[in-house]
Amino acid sequence: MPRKKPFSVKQKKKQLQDKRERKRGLQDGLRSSSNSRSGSRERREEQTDTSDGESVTQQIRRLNQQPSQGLGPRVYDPNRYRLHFERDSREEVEKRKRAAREQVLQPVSVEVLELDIREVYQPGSVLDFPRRPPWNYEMSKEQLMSQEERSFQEYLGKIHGAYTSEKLSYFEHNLETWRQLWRVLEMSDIILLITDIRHPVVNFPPAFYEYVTGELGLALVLVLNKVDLAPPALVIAWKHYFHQHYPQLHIVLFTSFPRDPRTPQESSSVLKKSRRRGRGWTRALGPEQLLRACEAITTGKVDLSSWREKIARDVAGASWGNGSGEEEEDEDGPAVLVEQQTDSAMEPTGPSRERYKDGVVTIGCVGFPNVGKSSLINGLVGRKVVSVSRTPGHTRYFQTYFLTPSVKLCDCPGLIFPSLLPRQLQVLAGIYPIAQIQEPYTAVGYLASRVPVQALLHLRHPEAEDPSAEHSWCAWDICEAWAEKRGYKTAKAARNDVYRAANSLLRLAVDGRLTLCFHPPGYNGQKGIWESHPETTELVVLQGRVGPTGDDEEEEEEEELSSSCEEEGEEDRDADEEGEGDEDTPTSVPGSCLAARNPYSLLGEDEC
Ligand SMILES: Nc1nc2c(ncn2[C@@H]2O[C@H](COP(=O)(O)OP(=O)(O)OP(=O)(O)O)[C@@H](O)[C@H]2O)c(=O)[nH]1
Repeated sequence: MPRKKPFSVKQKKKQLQDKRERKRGLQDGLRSSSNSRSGSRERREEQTDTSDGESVTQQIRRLNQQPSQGLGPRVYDPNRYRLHFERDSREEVEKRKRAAREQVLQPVSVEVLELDIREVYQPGSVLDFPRRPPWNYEMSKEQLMSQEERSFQEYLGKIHGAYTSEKLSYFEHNLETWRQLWRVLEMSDIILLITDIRHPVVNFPPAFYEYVTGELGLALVLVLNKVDLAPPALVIAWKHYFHQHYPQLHIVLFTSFPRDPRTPQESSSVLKKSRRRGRGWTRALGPEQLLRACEAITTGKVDLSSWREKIARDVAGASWGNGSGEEEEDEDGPAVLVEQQTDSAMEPTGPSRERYKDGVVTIGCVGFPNVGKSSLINGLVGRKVVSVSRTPGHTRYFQTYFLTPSVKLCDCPGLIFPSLLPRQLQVLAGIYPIAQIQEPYTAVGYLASRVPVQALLHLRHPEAEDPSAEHSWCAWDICEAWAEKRGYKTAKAARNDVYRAANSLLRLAVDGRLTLCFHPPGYNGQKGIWESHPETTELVVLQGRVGPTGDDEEEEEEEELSSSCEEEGEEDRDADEEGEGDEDTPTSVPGSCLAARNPYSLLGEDEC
């Protein structure tokens, strides 16, 4: 047998780069061919909706496979930890596509942006999350597992019996993911529920609040994360909303990427993407507030002085080393003890778990996909220990990290609780992986009725002879105009690739570059009060203090929207397979193994 030639990471990267360049070259060639237009209907039929392509459908189907049953413990099951959703029916998808082509978009009033949690979750309804059924030590592992499976099927049956699938949001149908939540809840002394400030009620299932604070009797910290993406007055309004309705919460404001809110954002920045390098993570805003919340909860039962010292060192920009400042932090930073969880860690612990065992507080980080759980952990540690991705469902297996010898952080995979949230909003909230969307156009329409996408991106209506004339837009027009502007063409016929354009627009929204923020009920009537609120002023000052400066290690670059998704997937793949640490890969997550691999990297460039 011929000897296998060694293939280094560098060679692999070079190979991928060449492949991308070849693709780009091909597309550039295709861009130059003209795209005839003759009448609106005909024109629309000419534009290619590549979502129908057989390969995409097959890939999507593959991603949605349910975990295979009956595999032995040693057999790797690539589907085991994936997000699993119900698929839309073909009729439903076609209906939505028609609406996207025909419905003229109208801007909605600001009051429509006020989001009431009762409409999303209907507290007290069957829209709950699955609980681990009662068990005892006499039960065998098999009995326990099959009992859990039965109970989970009943749970799903109740929800699907009560609501039609058009009404229900996409939610997690993979029991393995919920099992990880159970385990994290059993292990933790404090739970952090991390939410995205642009739509915190979307990420706040009231049933979870009741369960953690009531049944489990644990402290629940609500983290309003990504505060850099919302006006400070809105952040403070949300904070007060949660205080008022959920009095047992401890609330912390956080951002891993602070920016000075006084610096105006220009529309040209829509296409800029920031990357955080090196000690940029120590700039996170919120670790101090979180520490204070944990001090209030633990009331001296755990010695948190090492955490306080660490924050002081991070703020001073000193290395963790011996604190003397003599030892320079190397590129990868000091080691963080990571505990990779195994299958045996998924087994339930006894009912009377000791709180603050061995003088260590365990903090479980829970939340929907994409809310920034992994980034928050990096922000607390002060450097990259967890891989971050804008593709939801990136974290698939929980891991623990020792922040200091007495503080353990536990990162849980993103959880999608059932709700009545419109699916378009779910997509824009980054909950549903864009790569898996069968019909992205109505989500673009939803966005464009709330954010002036055409103006921000300087789009020219596809039928405009005179660009200054007023035109009515439908979602499809926006996608087509963006495809034209970015030169997204289909490989075979060189037509405008509207499917790809729609996906690209959705990614801009999920990343916060086209920002859509929702408001608490009554916000618009009281906006002035929130704007002059003392806490708002305090937040502005705080963000301005930690926001990036000219000599910051943050990097801005114009994003190559056409291929960024592919690159991200490839980097993830490299990281998992080769264990090489670079800016986008974890530096200290040994043996991340295939279970942590991002399944969406399976999709090709055009499908991202
Ligand atoms: N603007 C902004 N973006 C953030 C912040 N924190 C995270 N992000 C971005 O949000 C996306 C998701 O971040 P992750 O930290 O991977 O989120 P996660 O909750 O761990 O995601 P899953 O692995 O899907 O559960 C990435 O594109 C991050 O760059 C923040 O504070 N501000």
